[in-house]
Amino acid sequence: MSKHHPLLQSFGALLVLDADSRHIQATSTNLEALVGLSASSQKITLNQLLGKRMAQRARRELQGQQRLAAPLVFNHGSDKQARLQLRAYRSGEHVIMEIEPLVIVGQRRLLGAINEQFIKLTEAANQDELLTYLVNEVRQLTGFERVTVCHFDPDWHGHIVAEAKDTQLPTLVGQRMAASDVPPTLRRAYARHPVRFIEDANASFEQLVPNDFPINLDASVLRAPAPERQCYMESLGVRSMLCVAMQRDTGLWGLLSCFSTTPHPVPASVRDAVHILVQMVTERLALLRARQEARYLKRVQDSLMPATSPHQEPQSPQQLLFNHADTWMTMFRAHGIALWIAGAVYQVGKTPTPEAISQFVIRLGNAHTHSGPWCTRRIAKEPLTSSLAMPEQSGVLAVPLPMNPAQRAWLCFFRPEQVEALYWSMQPTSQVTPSICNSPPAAWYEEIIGSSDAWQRVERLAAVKLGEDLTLAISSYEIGMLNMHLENERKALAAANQRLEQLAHFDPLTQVWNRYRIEQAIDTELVAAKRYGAGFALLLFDVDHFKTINDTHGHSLGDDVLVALARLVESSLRGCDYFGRWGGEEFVVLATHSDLQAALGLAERLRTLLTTLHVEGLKQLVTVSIGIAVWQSGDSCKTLIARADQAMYRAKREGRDRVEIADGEIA
Ligand SMILES: Nc1nc2c(ncn2[C@@H]2O[C@H](COP(=O)(O)OP(=O)(O)OP(=O)(O)O)[C@@H](O)[C@H]2O)c(=O)[nH]1
Repeated sequence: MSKHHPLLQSFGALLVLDADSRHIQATSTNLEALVGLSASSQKITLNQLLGKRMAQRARRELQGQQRLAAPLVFNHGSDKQARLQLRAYRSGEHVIMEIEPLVIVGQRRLLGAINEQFIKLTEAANQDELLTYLVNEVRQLTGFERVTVCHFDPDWHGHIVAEAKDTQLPTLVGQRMAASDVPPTLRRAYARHPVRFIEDANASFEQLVPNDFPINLDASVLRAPAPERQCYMESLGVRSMLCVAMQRDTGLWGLLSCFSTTPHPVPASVRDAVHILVQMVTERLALLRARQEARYLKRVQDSLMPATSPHQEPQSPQQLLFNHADTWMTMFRAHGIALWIAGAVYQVGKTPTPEAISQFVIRLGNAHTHSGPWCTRRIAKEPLTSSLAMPEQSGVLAVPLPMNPAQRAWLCFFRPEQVEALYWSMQPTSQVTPSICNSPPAAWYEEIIGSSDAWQRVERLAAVKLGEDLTLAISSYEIGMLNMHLENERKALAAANQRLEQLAHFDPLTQVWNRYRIEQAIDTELVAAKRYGAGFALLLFDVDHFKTINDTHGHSLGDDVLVALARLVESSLRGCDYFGRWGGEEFVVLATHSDLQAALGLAERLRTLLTTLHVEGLKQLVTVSIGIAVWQSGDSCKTLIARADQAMYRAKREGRDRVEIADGEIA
């Protein structure tokens, strides 16, 4: 509810009616001039004003509706020559009707222009082309001296991004409008009523009669500019202005503004056409933006693709950062990147010290518990970062990596200070002196310091996605490391087992079976012999005078003799015979499927063979004494060995270098 008596522009007349649109309760002072009726007349009815049929139609179409779907056109005057159009909407308990003379600008031309523009719009490949089409077409439709598009940044400063103008006017493209030019109240008003038209800011305005009638005229196209708006227009040297809000789902994206230094009538149909065009462009802009963002997101995601591929060797967090940092710095317009994982800091480019980064993420961890990104473009002013030593940094974007819920990891992008040189719009400068500007404001150029480039929504989104992918890559590396560790452990275990097996079954000096293993083999043969009657023989032999060899040539050469003997015997045996060291200089041959004759043959062959043994440095002949025991039913390992041992000692006693058969076994 306006506190002041509402003032109205005079390009149309305004009526306030009751909720049923039956009784006119207030009118603008120019109603008489427009439709030839006395404004002071409280007796006038809607029927008289519109004619009975039109009044009924207006009432019918408004029933249950907030506003008339489309303007109604009617003839008026004694000769019915005056053609007027009527718009109506509800304001609280009242109905407001606005009547404007119908100016025929050619409906077809307007529709044609919009159609044509629509085709051009769909052809526009980028924002610049799109907005250039818009301002040119709007200027052609309206005839304003200057048409601009101003885009708002996150701080609500405006930036002139497109313009169509009279050739003699200097350009304003690239200049700024202070956020105060479009204060929050005005922004909210644009959200509700996207079109604002002021035909002449200096005109004398109409009043409502009675002027104390309580009514909110915010939605009226006729409402006069507020005094501060008038001052603003005056400071710009502007008398007429048409502004259309460019609303996006995220809020007010920008403003299409048309200016004229002289009063500039714009018929309602043209204003509508401009509004439609602006809506079409805004939607198209959203589409272009969405495509651009999708491409950007894909590029960011693809940047880590090889590292997340299963065919790629997993890289450590440090390698991942070093390999991709250049690409990411370009994509995120950052001059440094840090990766903080469980207290370890990896850095590339210009970043704060590891200590400052650690302090920062610890504070973040406490203050910022949700999983989204955190950013600032003013490190020095932000409470969370202001006391941290972060020289050379103005902006930081930190993304938590969903690695370990107990201790989050962070990916941080750092941006330097970006001194912004701002040329404020409509300000006179030596180079830029718009002719529609009269009064010179004090400051026209400004440098914004202490802040970095803003972190765009899509950049924050991309950083989160990158964080997720990076987490995957790091996890796959950690799993790889764990697997490698397990594999090494497994190999070490297998090697240890092999060593144990070797120790358990083999003699460490000669590498032939040890006593334990040969006993196992004898036991196996005993079982087979018992079950299938497959006889076998045991040859136990001992090196003759081995002590002399040791004493004469040393223990080491004695060892060499034992090893050489083992190799020679091993190489001369059948694949089905077993051979092992019984202990000291005693050896056992287990001859499977052998009777006494075969065992004797083998023993003689071995005895003779061993006399040929050659060992470097050994001057004497190596001979062995061999005892033979052939399996007999009821034998155990012990009895068999004992018989062979007894035979071997007989061979020793009988003079050595000979073969003896155990007692009771006849050759
Ligand atoms: N170099 C070396 N000597 C060993 C090894 N095991 C046992 N000996 C030695 O072999 C010798 C065996 O000596 P004796 O038992 O007296 O028998 P011998 O000298 O061979 O005489 P006869 O068997 O009666 O012909 C001892 O001196 C042992 O120390 C070994 O692994 N390496």
